[in-house]
Amino acid sequence: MTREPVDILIRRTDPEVPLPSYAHPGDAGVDLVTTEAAELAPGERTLLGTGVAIALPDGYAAFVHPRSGLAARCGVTLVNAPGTVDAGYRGEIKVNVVNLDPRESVRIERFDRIAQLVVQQVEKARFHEVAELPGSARGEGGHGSTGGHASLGDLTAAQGYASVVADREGQ
Ligand SMILES: O=c1ccn([C@H]2C[C@H](O)[C@@H](COP(=O)(O)OP(=O)(O)OP(=O)(O)O)O2)c(=O)[nH]1
Repeated sequence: MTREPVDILIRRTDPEVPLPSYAHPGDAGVDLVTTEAAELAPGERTLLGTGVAIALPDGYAAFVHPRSGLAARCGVTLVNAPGTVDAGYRGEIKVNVVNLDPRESVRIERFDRIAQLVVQQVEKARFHEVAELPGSARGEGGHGSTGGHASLGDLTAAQGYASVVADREGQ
């Protein structure tokens, strides 16, 4: 079943920025561009403007996600992925990019597509404090409880590198 798109008011804080649009009918995100050029040394990060501000309806949020092509080609991702744009936020959407490539600097030009925005409905929760939570199959197990990650520290020290073998064995 196809749902009607949600209408979102958008204001360009930079009049030359293209309006975001879905590249393909099934896409989850619209690309965001940067209004500023930047050069990032390995490990360097910077906050870039996108030239757009939106007014999301109540009950929605938008999430700023990395672009996989940029990550695979240049090692560029987002420090706070995914960034959360609250329904009440009216400022320019900003993107906190980081160059994770260990050797190469990355040059970003004005209007390069640096991230994508995914609009989603979000639930509002009401929290009820209890002394005991109801039981579940997982219980309190987490952080590698299904894959032997408890010994990862020892393995790393012995081999000089981290391995996912312990995780594979747990599958
Ligand atoms: O990648 C992002 C993440 C956030 N924001 C904007 C929209 C969001 O509504 C606001 C606040 O974000 P968040 O709540 O994540 O930041 P905070 O550090 O908790 O700040 P605050 O104390 O203002 O909530 O900043 C962006 O423009 N880009």
